[in-house]
Amino acid sequence: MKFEVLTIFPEIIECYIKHGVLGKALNKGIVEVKVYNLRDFTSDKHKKVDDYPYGGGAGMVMQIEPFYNAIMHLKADEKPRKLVLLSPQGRKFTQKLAQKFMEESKAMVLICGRYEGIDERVKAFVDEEVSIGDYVLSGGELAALVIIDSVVRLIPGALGDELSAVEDSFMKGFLDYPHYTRPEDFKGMKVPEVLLSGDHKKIALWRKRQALKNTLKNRPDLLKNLSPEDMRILKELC
Ligand SMILES: COC(=O)c1ccnc(N)c1
Repeated sequence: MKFEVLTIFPEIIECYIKHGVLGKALNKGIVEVKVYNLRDFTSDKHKKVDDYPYGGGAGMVMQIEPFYNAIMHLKADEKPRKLVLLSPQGRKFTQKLAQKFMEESKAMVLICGRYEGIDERVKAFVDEEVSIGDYVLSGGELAALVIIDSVVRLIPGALGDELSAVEDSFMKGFLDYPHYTRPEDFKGMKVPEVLLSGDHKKIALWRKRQALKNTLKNRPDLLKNLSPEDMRILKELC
């Protein structure tokens, strides 16, 4: 899978992708990330990317020209790619959308805005607008990294052979179960006995109960299409 990121701060992306799962996936060749500086697609000597808003108002607006020039440059190879604008006005990014992107897109262009926003006419050249949550950021770069990270983790082979339970549970519609590791007793804070029992059936049931309990407490909105078994467990918790 290939990600092409349009930004005025390439170093934000380049620094993050070197580490952890993403770094390993890059080294394995499972994913490719190319970062383009929008300033390289300007036509003035000051490499200007923004200007004052028509109609007045605070702040600056990013101009369409650098985005247009960068998008046309990428499209010159005529390869299919999904163009995604990161913005607070977009549709909500979820684990399910991460899975859809991983399954459907061989290449994604992640377009990062800054300042007070970008010229509305840029949207004529994108496939969709995506938000990572109900808040405003100083730039789309963090959102681009969230999308790259969560999509890459889903690519077969990216996580080695241990697919994280987190993706699995989110895909099933509830939060993750609690995790513990050594020591067994830290200043009197003990690991739950069941996890030391070696009884895998009991452990699986305990983890499911804890996951449903966490979800009921923090994200009841996720509890929609539970299986009859999960519903039975949930009813016991209420
Ligand atoms: C400038 O971009 C943002 O503020 C942004 C992008 C994606 N999701 C958000 N919630 C905010």
